Amino acid sequence: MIRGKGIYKGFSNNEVLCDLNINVKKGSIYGLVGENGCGKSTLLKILNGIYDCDKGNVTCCDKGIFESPETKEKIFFMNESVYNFYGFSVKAMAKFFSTQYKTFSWERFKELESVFKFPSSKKMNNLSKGQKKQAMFWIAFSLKPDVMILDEPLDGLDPMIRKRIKEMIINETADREMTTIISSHNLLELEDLCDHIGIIYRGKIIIEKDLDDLKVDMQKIQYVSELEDTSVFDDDRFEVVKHEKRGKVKIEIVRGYKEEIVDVLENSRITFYDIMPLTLEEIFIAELEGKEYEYEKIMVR
Ligand SMILES: Nc1ncnc2c1ncn2[C@@H]1O[C@H](COP(=O)(O)OP(=O)(O)OP(=O)(O)O)[C@@H](O)[C@H]1O
Repeated sequence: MIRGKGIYKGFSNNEVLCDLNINVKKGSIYGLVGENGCGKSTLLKILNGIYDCDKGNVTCCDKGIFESPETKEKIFFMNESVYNFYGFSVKAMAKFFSTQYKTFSWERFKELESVFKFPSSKKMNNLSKGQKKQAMFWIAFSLKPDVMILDEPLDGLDPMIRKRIKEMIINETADREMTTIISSHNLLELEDLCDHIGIIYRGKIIIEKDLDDLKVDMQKIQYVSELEDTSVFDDDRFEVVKHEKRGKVKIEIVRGYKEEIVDVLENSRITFYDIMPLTLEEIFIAELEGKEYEYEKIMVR
């Protein structure tokens, strides 16, 4: 659905994105993660056609985005610019967006009054920070876009409305195959919502995978072993990406397939083991710490 190939983007002498590739499938909910300043917002602005890239190719349904107003009309983008609609009431904002998007539905806007519990006559500057974001979601769900691009959208919203908005995204995905790209630092939240994850590091997407596949080749294990300091996975077939010791218990995150790992555990002198679920946060930290380590090794040579 949305494809970016060989994207380069910089500001003055600061090269932010460098030969970045991204592939977002129709009907998926794609979580974009990465450290502060790694270029998530810049990429989202390129995918929405606000920025053109310096080099590379970005398409939505095989049509260029930056140069195509019809393609831009399929995409709704939400970031902190909600604060630009200062003197507008929610209804006036809806009127503005209804002129920009043919798909805008006033019927849907009316239905959503029961979700967003403030009148549409309220002016944006009289709403709280969280309510301003809610007003933008009210508009977003009324205009039924093919693609929603959301830059840290759930921060500052209360738990009830966050849950409701996540349900609405999931329903729109199931009902009409809406595609969503969402950036956030709240990995727990993304884990609940997304089916695909892209990790940006040093200008590139270093990992782009189905969330379940991301967990297939990495395992978290706790075990009690007679070996004092060495890991039972001290073997070329595996990479121990995290090692922690609590008394006699070792907790390790190991890159490798579950069957091979169980085989090692079953055939080692250990008194107990347990394979535990990995969180997205643990995978993210393990992958990025590994990359930092590789990078430092290159830099000190
Ligand atoms: N309009 C701009 N002019 C100059 N530099 C910019 C501009 N926008 C972004 N940058 C720079 O590009 C880099 C990436 O910024 P970006 O906002 O895309 O990162 P981010 O991953 O979204 O960060 P965060 O997680 O902190 O929100 C930063 O070094 C930032 O200073």
